Amino acid sequence: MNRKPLIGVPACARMMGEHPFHVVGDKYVRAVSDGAGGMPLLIPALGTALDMDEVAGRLDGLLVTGSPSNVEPHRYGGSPSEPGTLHDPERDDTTLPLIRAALEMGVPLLGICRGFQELNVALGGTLHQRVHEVPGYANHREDKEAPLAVQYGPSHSVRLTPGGVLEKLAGGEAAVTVNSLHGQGVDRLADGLIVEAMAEDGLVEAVRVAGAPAFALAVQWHPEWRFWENPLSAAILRAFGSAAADRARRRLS
Ligand SMILES: N[C@@H](CCC(=O)NCCCC(=O)O)C(=O)O
Repeated sequence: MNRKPLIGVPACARMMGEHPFHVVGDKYVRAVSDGAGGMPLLIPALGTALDMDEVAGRLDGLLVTGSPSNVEPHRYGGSPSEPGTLHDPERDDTTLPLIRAALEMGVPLLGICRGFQELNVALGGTLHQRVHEVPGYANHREDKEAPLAVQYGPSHSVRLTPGGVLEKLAGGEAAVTVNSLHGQGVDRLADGLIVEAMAEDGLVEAVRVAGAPAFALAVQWHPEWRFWENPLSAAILRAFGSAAADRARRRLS
């Protein structure tokens, strides 16, 4: 039987009324099912209640999504956030160790936006908390008043690292235009991460994990958004799904 690879998608902790929920955006679920050809498995933000080696050991892939919340600054030695900043400690407690466990086991990994930032923090890197306030960097945030199609529409160009994974997936293109919905960004790049794309202002926009035995890529933009309309987005998800399928075949053989 040709089983679909099981791809974990960690949830965000979110209050709905007076009740706590674990939530994942629909576009990420469909990116896994339709873009990567996987079976999405939503992973609750239970943090240390989960044995991350046990969770990672059951996965064929791990997709770490975007989220409006910010990684808590104390996770990377950053200064306290501005009052009113949205955090999600339950998610941080889940994704940061799970990313490390997945990489240790060679589970294919795709990080998107917050997931890109979490990969950097999980491996010891740091973040700019308000990129737009750092001299030399542009404003990478979306206009929250604009329609979603505009928020997730083309925003700025990124240069692809020659010889990198993204350049190959982009058919040899030297640069592509991406969407941009983030106020935070990579400050100190973690050891073991290789830059795969950079914005015109020099902000790191994509990385891969050096020496990873399987697909291990993270991007600051949103390839899950209407991926079927964007050849690079579709190629990223296909490559991730193919790596997950390879692991499934090995794991179940
Ligand atoms: N909060 C972080 C990460 C931003 C992010 O992931 N935005 C997307 C949220 C909505 C979605 O999942 O599409 C930052 O501000 O840098």
